[in-house]
Amino acid sequence: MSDDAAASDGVDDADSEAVLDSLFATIKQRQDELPEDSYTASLFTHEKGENEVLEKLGEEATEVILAAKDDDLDDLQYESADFVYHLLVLFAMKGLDVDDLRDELESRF
Ligand SMILES: N=c1c2ncn([C@@H]3O[C@H](COP(=O)(O)OP(=O)(O)OP(=O)(O)O)[C@@H](O)[C@H]3O)c2ncn1[C@@H]1O[C@H](COP(=O)(O)O)[C@@H](O)[C@H]1O
Repeated sequence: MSDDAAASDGVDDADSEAVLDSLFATIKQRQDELPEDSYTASLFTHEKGENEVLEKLGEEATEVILAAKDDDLDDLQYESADFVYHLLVLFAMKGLDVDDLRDELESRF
């Protein structure tokens, strides 16, 4: 999504440090508004619901592992982003927030 598109959706422009917040805000917006042309919204309306997202997480985790085993760093980066995106969709489905993930990580410092 371009910055212009994010802004027009009511999501603030994100600097690199705020990208997870911006992505999570967009996911929550898709969950609330369910636009027809949105893959994210389709995950919230899919008949398999949460299981669809859990399957995706399994697939993406496998792809992350295969990319790492192949030392394919471009693919590792790409598949990791797919995994993190689907993890944030799962957080939204479960009523968790990206701040909960941040808090958990910070508690381990
Ligand atoms: N970050 C993502 C994002 N990451 C992954 N995906 C989708 O997740 C799906 C992944 O499925 P697959 O692994 O099967 O990938 P594939 O490309 O179809 O197939 P492979 O070649 O990987 O096997 C693809 O449809 C991707 O487009 C994402 N879809 C949306 N977003 C972001 O979510 C926000 C809302 O976007 P909409 O969903 O368009 O509303 C925007 O900020 C988007 O950038």
